[in-house]
Amino acid sequence: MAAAVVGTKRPFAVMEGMQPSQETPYSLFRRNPNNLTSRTEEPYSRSSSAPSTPTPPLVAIDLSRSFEPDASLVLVGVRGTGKSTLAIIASAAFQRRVVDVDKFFQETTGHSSAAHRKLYGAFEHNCRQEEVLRSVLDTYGRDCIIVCNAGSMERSGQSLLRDYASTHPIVHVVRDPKSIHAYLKIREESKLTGLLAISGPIFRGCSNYEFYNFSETPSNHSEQGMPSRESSGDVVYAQKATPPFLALKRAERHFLKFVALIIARGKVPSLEPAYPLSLVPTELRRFTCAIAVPFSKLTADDLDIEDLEIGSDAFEIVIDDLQKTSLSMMASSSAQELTPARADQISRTISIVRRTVIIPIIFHVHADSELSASHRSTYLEHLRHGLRLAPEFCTISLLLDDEVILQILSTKGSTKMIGHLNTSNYEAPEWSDSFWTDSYERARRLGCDLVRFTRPARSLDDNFSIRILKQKCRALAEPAIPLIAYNTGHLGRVSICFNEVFTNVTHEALQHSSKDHLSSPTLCGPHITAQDSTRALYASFVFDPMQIYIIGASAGYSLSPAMHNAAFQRYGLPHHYQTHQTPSLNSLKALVNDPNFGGASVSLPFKIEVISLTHSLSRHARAIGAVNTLIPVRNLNPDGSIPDELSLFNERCRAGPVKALYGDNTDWIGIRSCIRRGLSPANAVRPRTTALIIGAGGMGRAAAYAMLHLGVKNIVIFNRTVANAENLVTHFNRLVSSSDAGLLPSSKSPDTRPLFRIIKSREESWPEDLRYPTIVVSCIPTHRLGDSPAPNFTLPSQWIRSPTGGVLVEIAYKTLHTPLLQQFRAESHKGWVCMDGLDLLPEQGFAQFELFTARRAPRRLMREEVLRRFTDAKGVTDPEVIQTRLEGIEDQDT
Ligand SMILES: O=C1C[C@@](O)(C(=O)O)C[C@@H](O)[C@@H]1O
Repeated sequence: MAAAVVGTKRPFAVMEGMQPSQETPYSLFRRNPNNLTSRTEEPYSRSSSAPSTPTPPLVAIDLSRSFEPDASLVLVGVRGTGKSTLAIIASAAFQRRVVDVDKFFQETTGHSSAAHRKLYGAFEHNCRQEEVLRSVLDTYGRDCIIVCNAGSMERSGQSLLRDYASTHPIVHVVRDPKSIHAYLKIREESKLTGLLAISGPIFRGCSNYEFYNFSETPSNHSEQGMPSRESSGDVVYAQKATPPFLALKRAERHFLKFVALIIARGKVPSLEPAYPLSLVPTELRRFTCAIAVPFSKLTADDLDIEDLEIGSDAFEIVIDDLQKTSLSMMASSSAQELTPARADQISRTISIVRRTVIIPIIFHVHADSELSASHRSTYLEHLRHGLRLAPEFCTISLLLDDEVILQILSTKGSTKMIGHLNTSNYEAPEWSDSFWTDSYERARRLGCDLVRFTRPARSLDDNFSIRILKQKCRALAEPAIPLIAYNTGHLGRVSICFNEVFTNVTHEALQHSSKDHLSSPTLCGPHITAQDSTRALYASFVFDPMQIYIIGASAGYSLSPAMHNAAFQRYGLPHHYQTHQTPSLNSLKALVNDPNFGGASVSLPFKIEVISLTHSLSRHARAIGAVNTLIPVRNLNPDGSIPDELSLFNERCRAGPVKALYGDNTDWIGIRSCIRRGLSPANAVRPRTTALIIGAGGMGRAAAYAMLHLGVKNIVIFNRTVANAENLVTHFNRLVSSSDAGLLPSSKSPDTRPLFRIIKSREESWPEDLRYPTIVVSCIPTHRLGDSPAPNFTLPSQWIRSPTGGVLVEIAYKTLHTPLLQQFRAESHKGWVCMDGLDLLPEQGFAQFELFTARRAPRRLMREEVLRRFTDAKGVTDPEVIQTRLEGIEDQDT
């Protein structure tokens, strides 16, 4: 029995001169559940093969990761990694001051660092450096972004920073050597390589986080605003690749996403996610999937990460080559170490995934099922490094002893930890064995946020006995933590389908390795795709097919049916989305009476009228005063009220009588996303940023609400009927001052309250006390409506004088050849970016898809479908334009 258990671990044991264990981890665990392992390792201990350094790095022992929300953020790293740019980006987003230690040094001493060293010698220089660093850290401990170069990193500087890291986030900024080289212009590249090899461990030794600043390739940043097609003098829905001033956009979103993970949530409303599913903890939703992607594949293959993400709720990066790493480390006599190059590679990979996907990342280091001594140290180093990258979730092996687990958990920061036990052998106890409940209880006691158990299935019955374990765990003392439990191997697929949280799935592109797994049932690994899992859940009646509609007076032209149906098909969802064109809302009742009614998109002119048919509204719909999405409610609370959003999500796609209708609004989310996508970092929202809304109907209100969420403080309304503009302003003034709004935290103080202004006529000049608008949203019709002709609307040129341009969002998409779009396209050389209705429709549609299905939307596919289905006035589509537009999408809102 032991031979089967020891498996791949034996060579290590032999190499270390250890006696192969005669016991299984389970028997060891039973005897002494708190002491399976005993040593605590030191990460980043210096490599014997690493180049020597005059100032040896301090060893980073589990630096803290919990801070006051206003604690200053420190960026450290060699020059050329982009720290100053990132600091400016963060400073604009968080309204924090940037303090550059080098500049501070120059201001206080009157010399640059290099000149000072030359004049006064190394010793005096180092003392001065330390003094300056200490003074900066002491003085600017709150609400600042501190930039710190290698100059301040002598040993004393390192220990100052390390102490600081117990109360402040210190981010080591890393970048690919080529970009650093291009920036620093060092003649000999080998000198840079040497510098990076020396400085990497030093910076890692005194920082608690790491950000890999991915260099954006300028290849797709072609000229913006150049119409891609001309047809008899008309511009055909031209949209361009990313303009140069948006080149930093992706870096901006990526960095802010990272910073938002490491500092307290809720501090900066404009950085808060808006999509409905982002607001409920993923691990509390039911029947979620996690695509498991081996690190070795991510680094070796050219994988389409956005495609891998489709259908999954989390992206699991599986460090699958630890054994290989351990072996090579042992061979190079630097065993138990994470080399700087390997650490860089992991940071880079996580960065690539994070900047592409919208779902949370799970960092999983795959250990052999016993976590053998030689393996354990490498395992821990990888785990500690993973936590530096702030993944949303991270697994920790429950084979470690309590002391080590507690130590790691105390440094988890915002990462949710999954206590993990996996086994690839048949000797693992039955699910009914108290081993599993004890392990669950222990993980919970130690502070894990979730637990994950896997074991190979010996028979089909094993799939069903998991229910017993789940029931037992649920009956244990509160608070229960989510349990992920399933069988692996060919026979375990049933339990994989019915596991409720983060079911590991695979993808066609990774299929090769999963087939290997299938042929070797002792190996664990996902065997089904997200689509397989979805199909199985519908085929076994856990979920039901739904009928979903778009309801509107002229809904016939809508591209929503094509967009949603394409997404359903890709996911393996049996739903059907159809058009319901109607002059009145009277026919809605009949649709809702169908037990398979799955919800509806509401189009013009019903977005306000439909409120009277709802029983409850989301806070957004309430604040805006308009509804564009209806959701059926089938289970009411015992007191008759509507359940919370999590419960609503967990009852989606189950047929039955509809007891109530819940109304939401996703238009504001779409508008917010378009503004964010089109706004260059130079135009990032600041206190004096001004926005202009044209129109004062339901969409105008959604635009105003989106702007308030983005932190815009000056909002100007222009509407043909001034009384409607006044109504809008009255509505929002009431909203921002009312204490129960609970939407815009910063608006409570009158000094920072947003200011609404009305411009009554095109002839008026732009108000002198306001900046020119950098955000313009046009919410007026662009085509003939009944007897009203299409308004031939353009903005007076005296209003569009922003020196840095801005973003124009035009909400309609029936025609894209509008005078306003043409006017702004002609201004693109001045920094104006146009977002039209074909950008907006999918953005608001992603949120509707989430509301209808409780799944993240396949964004690229939906965008593609909308672009493919759209035809211009001549009924033509252009694949080249579609491709250019898709490639131009740099920014993903969450
Ligand atoms: O405004 C729009 C666009 C839409 O009407 C369509 O055309 O599909 C669908 C609505 O839900 C959304 O609010």
